[in-house]
Amino acid sequence: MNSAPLSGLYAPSLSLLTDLYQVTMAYGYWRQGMQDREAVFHLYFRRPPFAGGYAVGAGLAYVVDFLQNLQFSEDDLHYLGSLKSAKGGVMFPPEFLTYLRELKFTCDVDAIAEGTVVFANEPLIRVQGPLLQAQLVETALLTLVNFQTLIATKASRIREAAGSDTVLEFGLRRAQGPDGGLSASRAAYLGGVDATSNVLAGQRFGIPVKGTHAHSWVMAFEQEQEAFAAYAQAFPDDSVFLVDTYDTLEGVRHAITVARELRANGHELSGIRLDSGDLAYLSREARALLNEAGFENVRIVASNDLEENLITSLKQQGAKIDTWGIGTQLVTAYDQPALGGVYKMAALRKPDDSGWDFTIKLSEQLAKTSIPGILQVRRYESDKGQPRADMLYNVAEPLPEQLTIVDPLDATRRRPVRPDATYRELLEPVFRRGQLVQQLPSLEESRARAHREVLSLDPSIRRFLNPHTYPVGLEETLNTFRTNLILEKRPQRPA
Ligand SMILES: Nc1ncnc2c1ncn2[C@@H]1O[C@H](COP(=O)(O)OP(=O)(O)OP(=O)(O)O)[C@@H](O)[C@H]1O
Ligand SMILES: O=P(O)(O)OC[C@H]1O[C@H](OP(=O)(O)OP(=O)(O)O)[C@H](O)[C@@H]1O
Ligand SMILES: O=C(O)c1cccnc1
Ligand SMILES: [Mg+2]
Repeated sequence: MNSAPLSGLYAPSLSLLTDLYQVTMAYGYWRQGMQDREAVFHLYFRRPPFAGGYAVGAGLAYVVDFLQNLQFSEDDLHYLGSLKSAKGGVMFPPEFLTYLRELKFTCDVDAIAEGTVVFANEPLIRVQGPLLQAQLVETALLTLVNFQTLIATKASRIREAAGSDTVLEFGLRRAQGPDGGLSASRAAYLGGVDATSNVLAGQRFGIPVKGTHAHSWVMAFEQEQEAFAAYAQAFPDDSVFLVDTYDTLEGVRHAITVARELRANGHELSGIRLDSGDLAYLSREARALLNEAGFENVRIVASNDLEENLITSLKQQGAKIDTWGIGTQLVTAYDQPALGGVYKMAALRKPDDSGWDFTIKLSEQLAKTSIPGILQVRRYESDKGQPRADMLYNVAEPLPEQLTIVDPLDATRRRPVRPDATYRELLEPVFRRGQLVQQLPSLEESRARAHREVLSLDPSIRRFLNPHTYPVGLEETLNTFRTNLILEKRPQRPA
């Protein structure tokens, strides 16, 4: 069910899901005879979203699906052949289109499993292979990983606020278009919600589907109580009544009347839903009315522009809400509409094949200067499996005996690594020479991983307000190499 998540949503081939400049560069490399120069790229973000302390990686299943099906169809080639240059000639000559027709994806791909907790500057995906191919996939990989990582992270924050309460995702109507909705439902489930109202996401991904009813249901009947009774007739064991169409507490009384009728017939009302007004006050009042009437097990669902901070506040106010329905703010990633993931070249084989040139993109800000090398992420953990620090290192160079993790923004901040420290390597082989070499985990497994990993983080890193920064550094020799490379590339202007 997790396989081929993209099929049917778009054109039969997604190979043109890219920016034009990837194709123009591909043509340029091909003309220069550089298409097969081996290159290494890393996909990473520079800051966790929502001013938070971490992100939950997501989207890899889509990436695998995309790469496995990367092949230009005749329609794709026809379209590329129809593009014109400024003077009216073809942009891409037929010989290049023939090359694209035969192009097969042959790169190695290493990636961090979906559901893993990730931090700034860590490669979530490493692509190594022919320059033309490794470059060509940039845009698709970014669009697939950036959005789902953003939504999975938002969902994990909502889960954090909700604790063990049930969380339902109601976002499809407010999502950024059909795939915005579908991939948000997937990522939200991965990040920790319990179910979705999105039926297509249920069918495609096996996510449990759940829901209540709309105000229009109540408006379609003469009286609210009649509406509840009619719904109960259709779903005697699965009814959640929306009680706020006219007057919330009056609505609760009508729900109780119908709940009594259900009970008399051997059924139990599942819940009521509050969708407006003061949710703390109304949920307490509703709980009291339900309990007084002997309906302690009827759940109280709340919805209405909720997000993690409101949930936290409502809990502090003593709200009696046990199920949270979250739509708009979850699937639109309020209030950070995009994750700023980037894809940067970090190594290129020397033209004479005598070794690697490690490449760097400079920036005025050190934080934006890229990290050269063929990187692996090593996560050091306590005996109890709590992450302590992550170290990025270059697998193409030997590691020194004594490892030291250096903060790339401040080389005086360093952590020597104990020789017996336990760790895991986060990037795992996914493709070798274009062939999938890993059985991808199911969505359920990735969701369980996300849950486990987020809980293993220290609460200081999970908190919403000014979270503690988790230490991610460079292995000392890599940091020194990078510093020297910056000095070498940056013009030294006399004062
Ligand atoms: N006790 C509370 N503390 C803080 N925020 C609350 C509380 N109760 C509800 N809210 C939030 O305040 C906002 C109120 O929304 P709004 O001003 O649109 O009123 P409303 O109750 O939705 O009215 P209506 O839907 O009838 O127009 C919502 O985001 C809701 O989740
Ligand atoms: O508030 P969200 O987190 O997006 O949750 C989904 C919302 O969608 C539904 O109504 P809709 O917003 O369509 O209409 P309403 O606001 O008038 O209830 C539902 O009643 C929620 O209010
Ligand atoms: O089932 C629900 O209650 C629901 C579904 C979508 C949006 N709002 C609410
Ligand atoms: Mg609304």
